[in-house]
Amino acid sequence: MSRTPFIAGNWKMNLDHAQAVTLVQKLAWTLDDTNFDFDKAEVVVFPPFTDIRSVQTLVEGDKLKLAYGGQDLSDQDSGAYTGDISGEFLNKLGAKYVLVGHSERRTIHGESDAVCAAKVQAAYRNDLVPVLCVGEGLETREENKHVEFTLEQLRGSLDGLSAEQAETLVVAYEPVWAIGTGKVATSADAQEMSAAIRAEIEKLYSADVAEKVRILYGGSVKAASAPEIMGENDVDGVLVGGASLDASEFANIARFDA
Ligand SMILES: O=C[C@H](O)COP(=O)(O)O
Repeated sequence: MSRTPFIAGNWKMNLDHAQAVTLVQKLAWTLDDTNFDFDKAEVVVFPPFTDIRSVQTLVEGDKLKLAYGGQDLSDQDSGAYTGDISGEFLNKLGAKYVLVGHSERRTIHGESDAVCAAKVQAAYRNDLVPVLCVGEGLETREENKHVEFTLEQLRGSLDGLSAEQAETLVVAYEPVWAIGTGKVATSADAQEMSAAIRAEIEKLYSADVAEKVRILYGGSVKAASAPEIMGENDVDGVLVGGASLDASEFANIARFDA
């Protein structure tokens, strides 16, 4: 595979800053113990905002090869937006990536595709790579409209994105019905949607851009299911929720090809 696999752990609203340090240390030791080759896969954690400074201190102090990012960002860079976090702040803390449009943001906080598109732009303005999340709910899947629904979300959330920006984009396909439920989409489901997303990106930009974009699958991924999912042609990584809170389970997911 020419695209570097991307193994992402989204901690959601779990772990305070002290627990974050413990988890990152354990993750780094576990990967080191197994001589994990960081050139073969990128391992990225997405802690809550209040943990990021502690994670940065540890990663920089111990020269860890782990990357980290924010779980969300404002579409604005500064100003009277109480409670929001700017991409500038994340960048200043050494964050490399930021999740945009996670289904929990889209459903709980009502984020529309237009809001996600503005956040994608805010990420690029601040030298952060967005990990744009898309995916359908159970009803849409049962109506067999999951591909058209997800591609519409993708187009809406990429509105205004240039080809140059798109080259570094990461997209995460997360069927909402498989998140935190223990129901994993089959690897064939993950491949079907990842191929459709790649084809859509080719239509919107070019074959060259589509070849570079990394596409992740997310939804109840565990160490046992990761190898089969990662074996699919168009799946370049996984976005892991619950299982990323356990250092050895997450390390084993990162070692999917061991
Ligand atoms: O961001 C991660 C996804 O929402 C998946 O979460 P999960 O692995 O707990 O199902």
